Amino acid sequence: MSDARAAARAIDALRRGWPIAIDGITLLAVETADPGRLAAFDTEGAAGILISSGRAATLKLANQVEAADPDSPVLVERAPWIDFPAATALADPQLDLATPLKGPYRTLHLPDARPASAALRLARIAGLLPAFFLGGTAAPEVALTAADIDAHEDADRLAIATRARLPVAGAEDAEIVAFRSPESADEHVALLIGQPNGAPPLVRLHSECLTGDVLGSLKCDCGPQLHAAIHAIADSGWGILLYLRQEGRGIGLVNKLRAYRLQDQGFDTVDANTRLGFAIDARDFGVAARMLALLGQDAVRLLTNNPAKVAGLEAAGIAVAERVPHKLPPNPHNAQYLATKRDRTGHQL
Ligand SMILES: Nc1nc2c(ncn2[C@@H]2O[C@H](COP(=O)(O)OP(=O)(O)OP(=O)(O)O)[C@@H](O)[C@H]2O)c(=O)[nH]1
Ligand SMILES: [Zn+2]
Repeated sequence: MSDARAAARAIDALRRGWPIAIDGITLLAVETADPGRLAAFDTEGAAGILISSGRAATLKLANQVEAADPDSPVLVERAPWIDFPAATALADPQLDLATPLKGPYRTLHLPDARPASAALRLARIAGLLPAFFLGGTAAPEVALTAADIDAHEDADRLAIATRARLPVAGAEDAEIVAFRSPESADEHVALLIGQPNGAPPLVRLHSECLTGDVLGSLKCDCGPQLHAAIHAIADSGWGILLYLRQEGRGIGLVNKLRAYRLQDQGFDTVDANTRLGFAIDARDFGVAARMLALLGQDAVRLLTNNPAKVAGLEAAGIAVAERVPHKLPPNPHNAQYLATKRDRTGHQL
């Protein structure tokens, strides 16, 4: 039996800098470690460092080139000179330009990639850099399995928590519905606008963007897209805005801001994610499909320029009767970002 609570405890442990074990492999997150914690974790000084193949490719490590998936794990041998600061430089691309890397690094064969992959995934869910000290001798704070992480992320666990009337600017006839799953901290919401009329609703999947939605960032198009979606749905008579807590395309606020820092150094949004060690888009649109199903909808007209959203919904059993473009005028700060979406992530712009 998988145990989603074990995954929730492990997320908490990682953020506090405590060791965990996944399927028997002990791990300490590099981001929340310090020299003392590392010494306590790794009393024999032999642990390796686990990073993703995207990060390994950035560091030009050997034997990672064949990995097509930037999320797949790579184990770096802990050479004697790799002390805590050197491990941090391996994990954190913000230091790449300031700290020319020493090397050479040697990669080790990972006999079983599944727990290592699960660890990288758990780091992303915890909002941490995907990098671990692996194989220490310390007793773990929490022991879990890769299946426990799957259970924690299972969209079928989402349920409606409550609902209420919520008039908003642009749509006075609206109702908010909140969703929760038992162990996850994410609280997704849907805004139901207008009254069902028998036709598939006009639906927008909006991924959380604190900088764009709340602060009015000009680096992306999220804020204007959010407000334009509410107006478009209201004008269409009936539809649903899903506000998904998938900040930074699923990597979390702090990691997105790290990506922004890399963008300040000249990398685009795709390369910044890869240098950090994440997939280009880490979102799971199964959550959106589950929310629509709980709202009684199995077919939608989808407001998006992103074919991956159409594919993600359809794969999860929601028919997309029509894709409705959702394009807004660029500004001088986001023109390059939009060009990257068009040229590198398949957005139809
Ligand atoms: N990792 C990362 N996330 C970003 C960046 N800029 C915006 N985001 C996030 O991207 C999400 C919005 O997704 P987009 O890819 O811009 O657009 P989309 O929603 O996939 O596509 P459309 O439906 O066509 O708008 C939000 O969660 C933002 O926080 C960035 O540079 N890096
Ligand atoms: Zn944004």
